[in-house]
Amino acid sequence: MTHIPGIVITGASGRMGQMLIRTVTESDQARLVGAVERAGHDWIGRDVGEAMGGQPLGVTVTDDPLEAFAKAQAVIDFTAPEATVEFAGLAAQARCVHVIGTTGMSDAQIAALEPAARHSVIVRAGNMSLGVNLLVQLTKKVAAALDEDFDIEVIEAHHRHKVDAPSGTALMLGEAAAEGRGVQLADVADRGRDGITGARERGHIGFHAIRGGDIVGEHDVLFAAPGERIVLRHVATDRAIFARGALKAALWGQGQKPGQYDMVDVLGL
Ligand SMILES: NC(=O)c1ccc[n+]([C@@H]2O[C@H](COP(=O)([O-])OP(=O)(O)OC[C@H]3O[C@@H](n4cnc5c(N)ncnc54)[C@H](O)[C@@H]3O)[C@@H](O)[C@H]2O)c1
Ligand SMILES: O=C(O)C1=N[C@H](C(=O)O)CCC1
Repeated sequence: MTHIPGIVITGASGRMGQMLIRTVTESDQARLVGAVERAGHDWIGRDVGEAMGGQPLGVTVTDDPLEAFAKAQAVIDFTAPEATVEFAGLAAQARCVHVIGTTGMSDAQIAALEPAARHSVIVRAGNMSLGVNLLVQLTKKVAAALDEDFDIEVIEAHHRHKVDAPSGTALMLGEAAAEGRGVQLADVADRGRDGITGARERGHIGFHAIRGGDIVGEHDVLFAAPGERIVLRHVATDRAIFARGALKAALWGQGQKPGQYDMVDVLGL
């Protein structure tokens, strides 16, 4: 009997799915026990290592998530919002830790995770990297230290395939800035200005999204006042940083009480 947690990767063929499979198989702290893709995907029924163009890994890609989760201690899920809500219920049934990297979830989809979190550990973050989670803390501190003479703008850039905006990370940074200022983000967010918008409103937090090429992920938090500017910046150059964070969360979640957590809990920031 091994105590090394078994991990299932959902969205196995995706950009993050493949990075997660490499990260888990290279780790001596976890075992890859399942790989899930959507029904009809051409990887279903194939060995996931071979489907990735490498050596067999002894794990067959399945479109039956519950069957895969039943053999695992954790599910790492970077897929799409509707899929993630479904996986939360199934991971709770299987008593697996559910690590959620999926972004673009609506408030209703986030609320739909709560019943699952009564039975299982959910770790969810729009960005699993150490650097961004530190930047979130710094953003909160800087926003708390400055008054509304400093206009706050969050500028993000990602690859051309990204489907949601603002990015999950940009929203984390915006929430941190709003919390530092003691306001609700929903009351002050200006998303992507266009046309005759009128002058900038004092105290608002702006969001701007660039999409192009293969940009892995870049985020600036700009604090601009008359006469000076502060820019807090994170640049990701390798998706491995997200996968390493997600694996850390899956291991940290073993033995925690059911509930919802984030990377600040995992990293102890
Ligand atoms: N939190 C983070 O640190 C972080 C980092 C990178 C990406 N992301 C997010 O992760 C998500 C995926 O990003 P990506 O670039 O890998 O996208 P991608 O499109 O390359 O991969 C998504 C995969 O999910 C699969 N999928 C969709 N529905 C499914 C279902 N019902 N069952 C099984 N598989 C299903 C797709 O077939 C695809 O292979 C996005 O929301 C992205 O924003 C988060
Ligand atoms: O590639 C993506 O998609 C990314 N999504 C996350 C986000 O929305 O912030 C993290 C960075 C990469």
